[in-house]
Amino acid sequence: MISIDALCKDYGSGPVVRDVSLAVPEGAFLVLLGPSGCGKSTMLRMLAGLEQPSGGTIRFGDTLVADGARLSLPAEKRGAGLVFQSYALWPHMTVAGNVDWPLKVAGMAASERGKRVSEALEMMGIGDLAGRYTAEISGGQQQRVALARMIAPRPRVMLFDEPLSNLDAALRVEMRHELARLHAETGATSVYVTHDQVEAVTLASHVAVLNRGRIEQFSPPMELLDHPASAFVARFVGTPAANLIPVRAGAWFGRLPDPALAGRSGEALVRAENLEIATAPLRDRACVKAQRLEVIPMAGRLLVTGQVDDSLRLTASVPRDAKLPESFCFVLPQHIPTIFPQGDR
Ligand SMILES: Nc1ncnc2c1ncn2[C@@H]1O[C@H](COP(=O)(O)OP(=O)(O)OP(=O)(O)O)[C@@H](O)[C@H]1O
Repeated sequence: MISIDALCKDYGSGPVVRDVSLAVPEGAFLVLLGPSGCGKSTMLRMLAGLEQPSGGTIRFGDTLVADGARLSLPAEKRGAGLVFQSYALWPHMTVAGNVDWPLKVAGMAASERGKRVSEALEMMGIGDLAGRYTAEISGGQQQRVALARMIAPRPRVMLFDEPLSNLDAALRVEMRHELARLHAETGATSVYVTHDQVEAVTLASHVAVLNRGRIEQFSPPMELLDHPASAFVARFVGTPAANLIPVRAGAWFGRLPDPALAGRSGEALVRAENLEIATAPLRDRACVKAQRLEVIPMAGRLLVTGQVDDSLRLTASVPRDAKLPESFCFVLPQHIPTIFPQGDR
């Protein structure tokens, strides 16, 4: 439904989106995931028609909506609705007035508008707030109004730019469920920008992980966890983040030879659950000494982070009753790990 081909953006001081191509079917929930500054908002703004690409094309279905510097259809001609991090509501209008306004501007008849406004407010569970001013309602309610305003024109593409980042943790979980429901009920295709991997894996049907304007990996969310395509993805996705341990010529840290490393060099992906700890080195296993930094109870286990050397911290997931002296050893896994090329960040 959305297809992006060789999309580029340069604001004048170097490329911020570089040669991005991807396609998702009708009804998909695409999440653009990446750290601050990786270009995800710029991508979304190009999808919305708020920013002109420097090169490449965007299609919604069969419609070419952007083509390099030659063409960029405005948002209302794309059938796209947008919700920002700041809700951008009009404080001097009521809740119903806010939802009605874009319909009015689009020239819709008053009777149809009334129907659409009620439908959108009901869908967001805020029908009883219709007559209130937006300054008189809570942040979570304002977010619902912003969503109602977006869905009232029945867009075929819904675009979200970090819509939950202004909400507290509990409300964020509640609104995440609401967004999933909204997406399912409207049947629209959604594109959602976030740096929060939990939002990405819970909402998405497809995730594009962006790093410095390029796609690092484009896949279903579970695939990011099961088969990260690069050390960058492995570091960015997963709780706790995976450990990436330097190996050289088949030796952990270049000094602990291990046949499981098959003579290779690079960064070995070792998940917290595959790292054990011991109070002293074990004779028959590769071990590395560490100083205890932090212990976090999580889901019935302990996440133990230790400092191995100046630049490396590792995290292991261990049973709750594990012994944890100040100084201990991480026991490295015996299976063959995934090894990424060195410097692949
Ligand atoms: N209007 C603009 N003019 C010039 N540079 C811009 C403009 N908008 C964004 N940039 C730059 O483009 C790069 C990507 O910004 P963008 O907002 O797309 O990233 P992001 O991944 O959404 O980051 P964040 O999560 O912090 O919003 C940044 O280096 C930013 O400074």
